Amino acid sequence: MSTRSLQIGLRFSRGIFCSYVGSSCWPLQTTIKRTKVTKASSKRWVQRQGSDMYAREAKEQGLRSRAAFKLLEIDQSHKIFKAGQTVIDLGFAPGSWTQVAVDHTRPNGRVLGIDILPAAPPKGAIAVQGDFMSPLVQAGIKEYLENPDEVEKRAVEGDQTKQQESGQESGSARTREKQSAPASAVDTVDVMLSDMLMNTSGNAFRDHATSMDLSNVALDFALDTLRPGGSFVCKFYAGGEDSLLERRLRSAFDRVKREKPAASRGESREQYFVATGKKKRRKVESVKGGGGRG
Ligand SMILES: C[S@@+](CC[C@H](N)C(=O)[O-])C[C@H]1O[C@@H](n2cnc3c(N)ncnc32)[C@H](O)[C@@H]1O
Repeated sequence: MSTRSLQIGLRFSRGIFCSYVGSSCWPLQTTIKRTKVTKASSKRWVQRQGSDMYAREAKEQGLRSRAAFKLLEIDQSHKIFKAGQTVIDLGFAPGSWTQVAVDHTRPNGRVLGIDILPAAPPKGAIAVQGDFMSPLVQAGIKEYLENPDEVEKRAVEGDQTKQQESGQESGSARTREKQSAPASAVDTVDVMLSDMLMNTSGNAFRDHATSMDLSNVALDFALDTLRPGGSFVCKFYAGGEDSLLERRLRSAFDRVKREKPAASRGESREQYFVATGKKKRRKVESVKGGGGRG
C-alpha cells in the first residue's frame, strides 16, 4: 500500500475551467490510501475492458465509461429524467452518468457533479471537487442550490482572479465562506444520483460498511434538498445492513426498488436502490437511522 496526501478544496468547475466559488477554497486535508496498481492487474483490467461490449459501446458513443448503461437502463424502467430538471450526481467522475443526466434533462436542465477526485465535468454540467462526507462540502452544495446562477457567475469571476490571489488571501476568504455557509434545507433538486464508492478492498464486511455510510449520508442530503416527488438513485454494496437503508428509503419515498442493471458485473456485489416519489415533509429528523457521521 502506498499513502498519498491530496489537498481537497471545494472548487466548482465548468468545462475546462477549474474555478473556486468566489475565493472559497476550503482546504480539507484528506489522506487517501491507494492500493498499488500492479502491471499484471492493469493488464487484466485492459483485457477485460476490451472484451466488454458495454465498454466498447461507451467508447463508440463518446461516453466516459460503461457505467452510463446502468443509469440508462434504470431510467428506461423508472422514467427518472425530464427536461429542465436539477440533478445532483454524487461521485460523478469520470462523468458518464453526468453525460446521461445532461442529455436527458435538455433543455434547461442543470447538472452538478461532485467527486473527491479532480475531474473536468462533461459539457453542460458544473462540478465541484471535495469529499461529500464533509459538512463543509455539503454546505457549499446547498449554497449553490440556493442561488445557482450567482454561484456560477462567481465561479467564472473567481477563475479570472484566482491567479492573482495569494494563499493568505484565500485563507481569509475561507473564514468568510465558513461563516456564511447556509444551513437551511433547499427543496430544489429533482433527482439525486449517488454512484459513490472508492475501490473495494476485498473485505466484504468493510466494503459494505463504507458503502452504507456513503449511502446514508447521501440519503440524509437528499431528504434535505429533494423536492416532494423527487427521485434518489443510489449504488450500494450488498450486505447485512442494506435492509435498514431500504427501510429508511421506504419511509421517505412512495416507491423503492432494488436493481441490478445488466451492465453491472455479475461478480460484483453492487446493486442500486431506485427510490421515486419523495413524500412531502420527509426530512432527516423524521426518517430514523441516518448516517449522521458527516
Ligand atoms: C464508480 S465511480 C462513479 C462513476 C460515474 N457514475 C460515471 O458514470 O462515470 C465512483 C466515484 O465515487 C467517488 N467517491 C467515492 N467516495 C466519495 C466521497 N466521499 N466524496 C465524493 N466522491 C466520492 C470516487 O472518487 C469515484 O470517482
